[in-house]
Amino acid sequence: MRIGLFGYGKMGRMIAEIAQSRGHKIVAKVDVDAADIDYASMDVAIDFSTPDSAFDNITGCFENGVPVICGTTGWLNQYNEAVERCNKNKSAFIYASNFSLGVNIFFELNAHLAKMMSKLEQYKVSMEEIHHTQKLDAPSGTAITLAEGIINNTAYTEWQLEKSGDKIIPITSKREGMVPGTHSICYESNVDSIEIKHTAHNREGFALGAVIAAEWIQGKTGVFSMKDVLNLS
Ligand SMILES: NC(=O)C1=CN([C@@H]2O[C@H](COP(=O)(O)OP(=O)(O)OC[C@H]3O[C@@H](n4cnc5c(N)ncnc54)[C@H](O)[C@@H]3O)[C@@H](O)[C@H]2O)C=CC1
Ligand SMILES: O=C(O)C1=N[C@H](C(=O)O)C[C@H](O)C1
Repeated sequence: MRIGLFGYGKMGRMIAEIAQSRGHKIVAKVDVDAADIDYASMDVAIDFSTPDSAFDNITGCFENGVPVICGTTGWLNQYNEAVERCNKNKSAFIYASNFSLGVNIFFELNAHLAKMMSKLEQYKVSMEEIHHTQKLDAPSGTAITLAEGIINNTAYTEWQLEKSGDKIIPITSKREGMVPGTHSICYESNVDSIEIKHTAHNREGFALGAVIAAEWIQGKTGVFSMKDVLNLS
């Protein structure tokens, strides 16, 4: 597979390493201020860039017939428009806030736990995410997906950073050192608490998941998710 990387930072470099180890070729590294982009050389684009640049990178690929795997977070106010552009150009697209197998299992666990806890009014939920100090967005994309998993299965209606309320899921975002990504969800009552937690030890799981998604999307048209790729639930 010939891969074009959009964003050649921490994730772009890790993806290049893993893709090459699986026999793929990196044909383009498109980073800030890229000049001519040779879309024709790419079977697929993998975007791990910035919240401000992801949408233009993605839609540029759709317009040039290149399917896209996107892991960039913090641009989702434009997600629906990206989906429209993908469909209009008969292209293919996967966005995931987190490509790791472990977190995708954690998403399922979170939804299942939320369903059970929805019947127990004595428990209040809260969430914490911890990432490295270079991270641009807060809360993390993964925390937002987890909050959506709770909202879809309980009476909670929204999430807020550092703000609680009857129907609000409070999210605390911490930025510390080099932390690759830690997410925990806590249900607290007067007598006990139940906590689930995912800790990434490095970035390999995210990068491998993105490459697997790129392999999976070959020859497909439409908008998919990691649930489709991993055949979960
Ligand atoms: N979905 C997932 O599994 C994961 C998502 N992420 C997300 O991926 C994104 C990138 O993360 P990192 O690699 O850690 O960040 P990074 O800051 O190390 O790399 C981002 C790169 O994008 C480049 N860039 C800036 N403008 C650009 C443009 N117009 N076109 C292309 N590239 C441009 C920057 O120069 C930089 O090299 C973030 O949004 C992060 O939240 C990170 C890890 C896992
Ligand atoms: O910026 C990061 O590093 C990460 N971003 C993603 C997110 O916002 O959830 C995924 C992972 O947690 C690492």
